[in-house]
Amino acid sequence: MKELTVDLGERSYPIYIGEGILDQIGGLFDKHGISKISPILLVTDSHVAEHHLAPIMGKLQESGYSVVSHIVAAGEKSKSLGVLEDIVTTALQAGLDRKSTVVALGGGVVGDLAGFVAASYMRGIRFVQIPTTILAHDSSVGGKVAVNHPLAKNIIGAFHQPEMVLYDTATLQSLPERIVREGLSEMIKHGLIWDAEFTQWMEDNAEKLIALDQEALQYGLYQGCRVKSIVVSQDEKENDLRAILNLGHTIGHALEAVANYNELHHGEAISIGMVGSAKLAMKLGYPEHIYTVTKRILQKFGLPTRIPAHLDTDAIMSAMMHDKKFKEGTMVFIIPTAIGKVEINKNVSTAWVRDVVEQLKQEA
Ligand SMILES: NC(=O)c1ccc[n+]([C@@H]2O[C@H](COP(=O)([O-])OP(=O)(O)OC[C@H]3O[C@@H](n4cnc5c(N)ncnc54)[C@H](O)[C@@H]3O)[C@@H](O)[C@H]2O)c1
Ligand SMILES: O=C(O)C(=O)C[C@@H](O)[C@H](O)[C@H](O)COP(=O)(O)O
Ligand SMILES: [Zn+2]
Repeated sequence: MKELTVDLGERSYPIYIGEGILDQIGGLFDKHGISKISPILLVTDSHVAEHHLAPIMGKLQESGYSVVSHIVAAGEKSKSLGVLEDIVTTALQAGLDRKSTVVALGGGVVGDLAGFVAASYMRGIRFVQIPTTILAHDSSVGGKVAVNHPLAKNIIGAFHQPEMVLYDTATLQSLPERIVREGLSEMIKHGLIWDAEFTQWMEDNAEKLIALDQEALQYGLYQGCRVKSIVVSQDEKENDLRAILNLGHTIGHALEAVANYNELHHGEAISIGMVGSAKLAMKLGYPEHIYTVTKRILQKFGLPTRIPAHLDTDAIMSAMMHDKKFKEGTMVFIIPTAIGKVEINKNVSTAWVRDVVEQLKQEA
């Protein structure tokens, strides 16, 4: 089992990564002082429940924990206030109190949603992340929890750090290939913002990663979590540096909202957004090879690099105005300045962004 620490003073926590580590869930919960008296609420989605819920419930019960589960419909649409209210109803009916823990078993949707339940229930209770997608190496670390509004992604949320992240890479074997690929998009992002060597390693190991080779997967997840932890440890609440984790997200989030949260998966939208950021970099005078390499890697992973032509440019532009980096009338973009390096740039004009959106609709 590999272990990393998200270093946040009294809110520090470990990320455990390994194949089969959920067999030790009872012991790990004991080690972290999860209450055996107050009920645990385990939130998951319909797909994950089918594959992974029963064994985890069984292990926790065997170890003396009292657990209730709440299963939401799989998919981004469950990140909503309506579903949040349903989960709180289950929590109240099950008698969760301030010593209870919420467990998020699933991908980023379940992690963000259950995390926001934990952040808001009785003004905040403990929670544990059990990520089951590759993308969730990103979402389970760092404490951003939220639900969506029809007009804007992640607009109702909080910062609420988990007690621990239990990443059992055996759970990833049941992932559909499209979800494997979209998850790798955020891993590529971690390379592009921080680590040129890791980016090259990903390109060289694309086939192994897509085939879910355990050794490659564990190394990739470890490196992705490492980058995320370093950044979050330096700027937990996104006052400055943490914004770099948003590479590709200003365009990406707008695409998800305009596509009604069902046509593009998050990692796919971010893939297109990262190509857009590389195009903006060229407009700012940075070398073309950043764009060429970014696009080449994303395409090697079978990720989309063009905006579906039917998505309306005006709607995309207006959705971008809800970006949380947009403050005091200034658009802020994360711009790659080299492979493995980015800057937080306030000098990108709306006209350039519109031009890039139009270009991305024609992209090969
Ligand atoms: N909080 C953060 O820092 C952060 C970071 C990145 C992304 N996100 C959010 O994460 C979400 C995307 O996460 P995601 O891509 O994991 O999506 P997801 O949670 O919807 O999972 C994708 C699909 O895979 C299925 N699935 C999950 N695990 C499975 C498994 N082991 N076997 C079979 N099927 C499985 C799910 O049911 C779903 O259909 C977005 O809402 C995004 O905004 C948050
Ligand atoms: O953790 C962060 O910070 C990120 O930006 C990670 C992103 O991959 C993630 O999609 C995050 O939810 C976006 O945050 P938001 O503040 O733009 O909603
Ligand atoms: Zn993201």
